[in-house]
Amino acid sequence: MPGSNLEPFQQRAAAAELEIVKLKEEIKLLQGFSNSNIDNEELEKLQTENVKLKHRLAILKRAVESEKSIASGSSCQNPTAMLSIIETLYNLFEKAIGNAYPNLVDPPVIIALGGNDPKFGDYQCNSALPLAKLLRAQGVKASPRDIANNIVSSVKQSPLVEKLEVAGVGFINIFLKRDFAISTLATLVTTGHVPPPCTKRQRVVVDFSSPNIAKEMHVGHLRSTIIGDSISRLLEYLGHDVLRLNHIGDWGTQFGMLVAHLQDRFPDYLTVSPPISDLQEFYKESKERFDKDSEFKKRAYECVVKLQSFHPEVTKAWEMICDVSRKEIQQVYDRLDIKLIERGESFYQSRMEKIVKELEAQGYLDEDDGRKIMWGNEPGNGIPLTIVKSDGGFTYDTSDMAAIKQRIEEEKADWLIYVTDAGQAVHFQIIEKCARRAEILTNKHRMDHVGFGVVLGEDKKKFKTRSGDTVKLTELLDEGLKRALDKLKEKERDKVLTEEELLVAQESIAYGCIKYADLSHNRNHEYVFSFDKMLEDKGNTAVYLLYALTRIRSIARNANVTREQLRAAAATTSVSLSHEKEWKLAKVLLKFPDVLLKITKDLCLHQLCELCYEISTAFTEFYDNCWCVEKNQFGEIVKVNIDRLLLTEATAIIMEQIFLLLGLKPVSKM
Ligand SMILES: NC(=[NH2+])NCCC[C@H](N)C(=O)O
Repeated sequence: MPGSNLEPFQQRAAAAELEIVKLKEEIKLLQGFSNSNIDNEELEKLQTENVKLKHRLAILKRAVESEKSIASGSSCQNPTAMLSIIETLYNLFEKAIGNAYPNLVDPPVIIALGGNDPKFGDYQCNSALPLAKLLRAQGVKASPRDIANNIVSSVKQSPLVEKLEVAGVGFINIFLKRDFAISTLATLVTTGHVPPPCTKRQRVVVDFSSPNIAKEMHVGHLRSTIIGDSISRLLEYLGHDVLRLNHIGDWGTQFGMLVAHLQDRFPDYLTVSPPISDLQEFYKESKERFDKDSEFKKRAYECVVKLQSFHPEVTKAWEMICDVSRKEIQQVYDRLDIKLIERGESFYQSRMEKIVKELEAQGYLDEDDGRKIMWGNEPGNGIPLTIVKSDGGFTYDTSDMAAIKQRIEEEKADWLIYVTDAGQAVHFQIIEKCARRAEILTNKHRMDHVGFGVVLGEDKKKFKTRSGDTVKLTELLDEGLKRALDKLKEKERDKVLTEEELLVAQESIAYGCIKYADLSHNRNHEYVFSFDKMLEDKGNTAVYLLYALTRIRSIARNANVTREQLRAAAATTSVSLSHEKEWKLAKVLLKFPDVLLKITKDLCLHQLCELCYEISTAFTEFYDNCWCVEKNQFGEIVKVNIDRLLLTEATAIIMEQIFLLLGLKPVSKM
């Protein structure tokens, strides 16, 4: 509430807080009573009273929270923020149900999108049936239909709601107001962008990509990179403070043998940078020596010890090895426009030493055959973490325990997200359990493992080259570029676009289609990598959607109306929503904030791709039925319907925003 006087709110919040204290005391008193020997009838009465008081307490608490957030300004700062319809309706019906049935504790508030037939409303409230059950349990008989009617008469006026209708056995159909849609869409056109819905700002660490030095970065890491980047983009857009971390595997015993091998192969490595071009080959060579040559093996172990105590020459050799890999990885990030901070496992060396001591002192570590392990549940139940190996070394588990502590305590994270293949789900479950057990994580912290299925080739087998090797990502991107260019040439775009425009379109399509194909699939499933499929220009693909956006943008341009003119027109002309197809499109557009908020809950990005596709389909229906620009038989423009061009522009703005969140680059010509 910018500019308003906060005093009355603060006073109300203070009064409500006092009330809570009083109520708490009353509850305590009642609980005390229940232990003494008062008769059953009395007891029952007091218990019912208690339930009612608890309910009032919950309502008051919520009121205090909302007053507080208004007073501190932490709720919506932005008066033009795009409203979440589901959330707004939820609040509206929560109040109505609370008023209609004040004796029910936490009654169910169920708001859903309406079905395909607009006759049955745009949204629905389906609370009446479960409410009837709850009431029956309390000995109150009421039909769901009566309950629905009762709720309807308690719903306050809202700028969102045109009308409510009770249907069937007790569904409440909710019809949206067009004026609300008109003003929302007008704001988009005037400001030129989509103001994000309001959310509470949090510090979020997103751990993604995280390839391993000396092993090839493979398609699994590409999936993690694409999904992690898009999640970060979405959370940043919503106003969160996001730390994007690349937890690369740059530590561990294998580096001992790599360093030892480097010292042998390139004795002057301290002065001349070693010309390693293929780190995989180099890894193979050193592994072979490690397995065969016991003298070498001994030296490799010595190197590990030196590395972990930061011996300067060994550290230098290690850095050189990491650099080879880093350059290759960076190329992939640059091409895909991925930004993230490298903070590999090595960063946590001293913190691992520290946390091991702490966990041990706090009695969390158990001895097991020379290892030190930590259980997430009670001992013997499930799988434990290996915190220290029998040779005294640390493990992947140790580094993740040190990392989680660093992220919570030093980075002050509220929310931790890890994006890896689904195979690591159990690892992260145990890490979370152990971190909660050790009270590193508390109930105010959220942790999510964002898992994903394996990438398959078109033969439905694990994605590999013909010769069975891992596919090099740079080569994969090169192929994408070539295929995208072929596609553009097939459509004879090379004849229309300038060389520069063609290049921009080529890159946008190539990288866009790789990202979109990944993001548009439910991440929990395995997915088939197929250039043929992702480059199709029909259906839910990046190519189709990028084309759709350029086409939408060209409508106004071809009528000689600029974006600036549209922006100015939005102040005086209303967006046209009178035609059924216009209204249908508008309602799809208005779902944008709800889809975003849903994704912050389940972190499944394919829902955003589905919305984008739904928008483009609804747009096509609108465009086929409603003239934006009218022409005579000579093809000359006779009338420009600005009110419809405004709807066109609002559609383009939202689609563009979705592309940005998915990491796609919209192009003006294709
Ligand atoms: N904190 C983490 N464990 N992040 C994920 C690391 C992924 C690991 N380097 C891998 O390639 O599978």
